[in-house]
Amino acid sequence: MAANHEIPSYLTPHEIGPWGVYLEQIDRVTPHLGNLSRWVETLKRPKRVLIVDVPIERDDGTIAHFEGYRVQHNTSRGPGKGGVRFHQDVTLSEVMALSAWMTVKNAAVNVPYGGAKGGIRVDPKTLSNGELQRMTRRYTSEINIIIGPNKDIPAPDVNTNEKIMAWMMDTYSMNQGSTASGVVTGKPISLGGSLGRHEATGRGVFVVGCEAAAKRGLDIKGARVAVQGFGNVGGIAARLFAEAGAKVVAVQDHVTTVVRESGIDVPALLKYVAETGSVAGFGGAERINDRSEFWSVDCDILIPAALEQQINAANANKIRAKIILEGANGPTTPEADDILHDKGVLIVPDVIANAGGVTVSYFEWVQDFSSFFWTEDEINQRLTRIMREAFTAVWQLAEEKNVSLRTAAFIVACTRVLRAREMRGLYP
Ligand SMILES: NC(=O)C1=CN([C@@H]2O[C@H](COP(=O)(O)OP(=O)(O)OC[C@H]3O[C@@H](n4cnc5c(N)ncnc54)[C@H](O)[C@@H]3O)[C@@H](O)[C@H]2O)C=CC1
Ligand SMILES: O=C(O)CCC(=O)C(=O)O
Repeated sequence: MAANHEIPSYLTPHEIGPWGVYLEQIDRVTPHLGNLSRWVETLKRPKRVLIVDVPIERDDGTIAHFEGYRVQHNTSRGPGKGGVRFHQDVTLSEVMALSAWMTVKNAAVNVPYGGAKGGIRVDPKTLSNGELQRMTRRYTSEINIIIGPNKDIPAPDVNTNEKIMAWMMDTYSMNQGSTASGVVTGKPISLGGSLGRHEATGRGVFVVGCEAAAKRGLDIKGARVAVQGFGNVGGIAARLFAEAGAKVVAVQDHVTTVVRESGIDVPALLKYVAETGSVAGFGGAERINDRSEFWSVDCDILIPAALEQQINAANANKIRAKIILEGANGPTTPEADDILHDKGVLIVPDVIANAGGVTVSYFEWVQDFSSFFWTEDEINQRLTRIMREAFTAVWQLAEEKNVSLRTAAFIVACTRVLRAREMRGLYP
């Protein structure tokens, strides 16, 4: 993959990883971009890449260093926007790809942002609360030079949450000398966070899931759902599907896979995970030892909501679902896309399916600027409308051009980004 691409010199070929997946997706959309394709190279190069050293003093007095990143992939349509991930496997390639998918996602649902993403290569479970706070604050200070309410606005992603966003907002504000609530979204409600943001990504997955199910003649009531990743996105999507009458028959997290043919009690599992940190040991389901068996679970809807490249050439053939809703970013490789397409599986791509989070982040940012806050009903209604409209536009284009929903979403988004790029011109 990506063998014919010019790889930035700061990535060695063996590190190409998720960035290679993204480049392949851009190759697939390029023939559909008409005259704008002369600008396509813009999408293959992140605008700005910042690598930072994040030193902290551990509780035992030793000094630890972590590698952090903030990548602004594109700002043609507005400030950079995208989450921050704390995970032991974070790489520059991954953060570059995640930032690029933010560019595409923000344009696909037409929120006025470019794309950015950040991360630290760290297993946050190995840090005390004090160490986590010191690391978050140091990282924020290091990336302070490129973030800001009008420049680049971080948000939560894997292993980050409202608490981390509060520390980031406070650190940035201390460095500025005044409270700047609009510098991050996904904050606690009492610090300018938005009602509905915590649930927004999972809710968006559910909304487009209902649209996709209707297109395929599948009744959500009684539908069998399997979810990989039971955190913010997967947990809330599972809850909403269960509330709508679906049966959640399998859940996999970073530790364990659990199944129950008659349907898992999702509220009980959410409570258990909140208390213990994992689905491991949950009494209300059966555990399967071979993790790879998760992919062959008999289900109608599969929701990957964990990490990238989980659905790949090695397991795509095993998948029995009719519909895949990409809660995660980049969960499906291009090879797997092709295999699943041949099997007739409908994939609602990440750049539409999980766009609910950034959509409500946009609402949060707007509310912070105006210091006027909306009700949860207003937020959910606006979110639902944007998600449905984006899904419908992409569905119609996919039918018209006889392409996958992913390629259709990329056509809509890349056209918006490159048109903006062209209109802005190049000369300083
Ligand atoms: N939080 C948000 O608003 C958004 C998140 N996303 C994407 O959704 C995905 C999940 O993010 P969050 O739910 O926020 O993270 P989270 O940290 O709340 O939850 C992550 C979940 O994935 C599981 N997991 C981690 N590694 C795994 C593995 N190897 N196999 C199976 N499960 C594994 C964890 O156990 C946990 O249940 C990521 O791809 C993220 O980029 C996308 C849009 C917005
Ligand atoms: O809410 C946001 O700004 C971005 C969330 C995010 O990181 C994502 O959509 O992948």
